[in-house]
Amino acid sequence: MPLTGLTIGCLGGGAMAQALLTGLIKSGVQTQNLYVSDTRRERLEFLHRELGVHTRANNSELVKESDVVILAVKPQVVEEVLEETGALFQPHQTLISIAAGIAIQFMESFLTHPVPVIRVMPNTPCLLGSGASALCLGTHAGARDRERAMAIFSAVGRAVEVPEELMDAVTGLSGSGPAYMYVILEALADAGVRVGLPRDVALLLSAQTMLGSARMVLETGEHPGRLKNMVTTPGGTAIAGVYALEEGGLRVTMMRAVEEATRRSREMSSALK
Ligand SMILES: NC(=O)C1=CN([C@@H]2O[C@H](COP(=O)(O)OP(=O)(O)OC[C@H]3O[C@@H](n4cnc5c(N)ncnc54)[C@H](OP(=O)(O)O)[C@@H]3O)[C@@H](O)[C@H]2O)C=CC1
Ligand SMILES: O=C(O)[C@@H]1CCC=N1
Repeated sequence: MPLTGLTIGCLGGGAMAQALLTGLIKSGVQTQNLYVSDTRRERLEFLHRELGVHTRANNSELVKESDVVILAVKPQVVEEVLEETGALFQPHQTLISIAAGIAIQFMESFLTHPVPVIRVMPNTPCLLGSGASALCLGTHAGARDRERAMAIFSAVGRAVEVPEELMDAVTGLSGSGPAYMYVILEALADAGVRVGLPRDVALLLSAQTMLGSARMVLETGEHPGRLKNMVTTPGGTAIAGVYALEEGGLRVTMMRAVEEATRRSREMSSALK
């Protein structure tokens, strides 16, 4: 579905709204169709200045003017915002929430009309069109709403549909994942500095290595184990490094990270039930 002519409003103009709006503009969506509301005036001024999108200090106005409303406030604020705007949403609109740990049923309980709701978990690389998003459909969401959401999140990266019970796991993996990758990148650059590389060279080599390796997985379709085998010359350097990673328990640490973030997402969800 082309996004041409569809009015998209971000309710909440923080880090993730900025990433989505920037990605949408980069993908060709016209700024005249993009709106954002926020309680902080300086934030709205910044987003208008940097991106050229329309701004609204009033959430209700934004809801009335948008075909698609992307709820992009902190999870703790969702209840307050839906109490304020829940009666305004109409069935021709699509309410998309990106709030971590907020169940569809919870949001639907604030809506007066049978409004299509879609829950999405994107991530910050949407800013560059390299996001990873998973979405699931609410009670009144149909093909039109799925297409709208798929078009928006495919315009800023890759998007998949999953059952709602997997959304906490998605939040733990790809929603929170960029944070893990930045920690790994910083550590890899530190490691380069430790073995004698200048800081800027070490960071560039680390980041480009992560990018290239991820592209190899996505674009060749090869299993990562096979791609790893292509790097590890028998008795060579790479297998010596992999040995140290295994000794340090990298795989278990990664599983623990995703498990903890998933647990936290579930905890946030149950706190609001
Ligand atoms: N950051 C990420 O990587 C990802 C975040 N998410 C989800 O996206 C949502 C937003 O996250 P993020 O952008 O990081 O958070 P931010 O805190 O950066 O953005 C939220 C914005 O909403 C504003 N706000 C607060 N109350 C209201 C209100 N009543 N009406 C309108 N705006 C309001 C906040 O202002 P103030 O700062 O003054 O409170 C802030 O500018 C969260 O629910 C999060 O779970 C999902 C995927 C990834
Ligand atoms: O940390 C958080 O709660 C948000 C949700 C996923 C990524 N950032």
